[in-house]
Amino acid sequence: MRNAYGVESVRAAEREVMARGPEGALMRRAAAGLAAECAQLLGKVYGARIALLVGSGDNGGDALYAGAKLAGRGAGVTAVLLAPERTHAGGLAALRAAGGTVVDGSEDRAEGVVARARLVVDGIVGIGGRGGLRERAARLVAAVAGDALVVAVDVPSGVDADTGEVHGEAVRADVTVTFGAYKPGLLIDPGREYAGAVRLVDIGLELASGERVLEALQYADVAGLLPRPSGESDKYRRGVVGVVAGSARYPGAAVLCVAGALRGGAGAVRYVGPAADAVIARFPETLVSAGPPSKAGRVQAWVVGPGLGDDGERLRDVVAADVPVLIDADGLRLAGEREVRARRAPTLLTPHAGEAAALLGVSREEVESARLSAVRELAGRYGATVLLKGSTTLVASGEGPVRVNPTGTPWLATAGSGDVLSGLAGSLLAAGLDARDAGAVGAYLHGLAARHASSGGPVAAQDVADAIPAAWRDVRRTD
Ligand SMILES: NC(=O)C1=CN([C@@H]2O[C@H](COP(=O)(O)OP(=O)(O)OC[C@H]3O[C@@H](n4cnc5c(N)ncnc54)[C@H](O)[C@@H]3O)[C@@H](O)[C@H]2O)[C@@H](O)CC1
Ligand SMILES: [K+]
Repeated sequence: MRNAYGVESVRAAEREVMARGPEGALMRRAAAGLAAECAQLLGKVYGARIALLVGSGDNGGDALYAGAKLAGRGAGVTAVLLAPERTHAGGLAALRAAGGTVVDGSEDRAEGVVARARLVVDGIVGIGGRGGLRERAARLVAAVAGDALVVAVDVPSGVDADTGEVHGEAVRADVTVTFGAYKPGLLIDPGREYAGAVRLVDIGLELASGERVLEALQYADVAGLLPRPSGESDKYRRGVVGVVAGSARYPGAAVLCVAGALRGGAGAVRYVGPAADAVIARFPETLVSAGPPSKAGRVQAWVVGPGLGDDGERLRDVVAADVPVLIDADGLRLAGEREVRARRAPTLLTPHAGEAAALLGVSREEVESARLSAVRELAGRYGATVLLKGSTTLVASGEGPVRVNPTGTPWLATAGSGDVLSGLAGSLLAAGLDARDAGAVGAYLHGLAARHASSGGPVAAQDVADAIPAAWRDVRRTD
């Protein structure tokens, strides 16, 4: 599991280490890790032109000490000071002693220094930052050459470390070297995109795992959660997932949802609705019926919503069931907050940003710029588990850390891919996973399947469904 911790927890852990250890030890460790990463990126340190953007806090101190190390190895290092009178004194002295030079960020030549650098180190602000870059910092960042390497210290300046929100301008890094623990803002868009590749440097902080606010499943975690049929499993014991989706006019959503459900580990898929002919033509193994879902026979979980149109009756019938229910697409519009809250069995809602925005009564942009608060807010309002789809898919329940999916790919933004995900996650629910696990494992496999299917090119939703077994095998191999 990859865990991320909030700024308050990191600061508390830092205080504990500082109380025990010698003054400045943490910053030296951080700077050593940062310098090593910069050296590796550069390949050849000797003679390399490096600019440090140095703010008023300890983030600038890290940059200065790392700069001193690189200057000691023959790099030409210049520190550009954004708050000269409040610069970290020890770091500045170390840089000067190692042969580095210093310019005031308000001098005209500062932009030229930045523009000529092969590597730019962003030590403007770290976890103490508030809001976007201020004007002078933004101007200097804009001067960075297109082919220069940008390394952010701890977090890209301008990115909120706790949430990934970006209010105004922020540094776009190739690599972010973060200290002691991952911060949520490095794993959630838009912050994640600004961070580039994230490298974690161990500086000896001890963080209690109970304090994590965000977690990302890794291969081994997913492998441990995948349902495994035993020798005695028959199709009913493995779970039956019911799919209520599609319409006679738009059967595609039903077909794609069933395609996902068939690959999700349940023993059988029951389709209920008017697109039965299309479903059977494509997947003859599906059990189909046309009446109301409550009369269709026993299932261990329902998926309702993709392509459902305005069929509120079937939606209500499913929501009244006493088994886990996944609600997606049109179902989200039709399901009332009160009905969902009143359910006793688990509910998993799977909106994309637009659908989440409609449920929250805000704009899509607001959801996309503050994904963490949006997913938490929805989970709270509906008393349900919520999977917010997008460039970084998040899964939140009322309690426990939010899960962030690490396997997404932009190619997944394709028509019908959400229908495949809802079938897949619903199937995992039927196989016995709880709503959080079903959502997170479903998103993980779905992203991995898309990568398999795509190999760098466009994919269709059906390709994603077809690649799920390969993704599943991939994960299993690490078992
Ligand atoms: N907490 C830890 O465990 C460790 C922290 N270290 C470093 O220390 C950093 C935190 O240091 P600080 O607490 O001094 O805080 P920062 O260096 O992140 O920044 C705080 C300063 O920036 C100013 N500021 C806030 N927002 C600004 C903005 N948008 N534009 C310009 N200035 C702004 C504040 O007024 C304050 O003076 C970490 O990010 C990390 O780089 C490391 O040295 C080692 C360990
Ligand atoms: K920074």
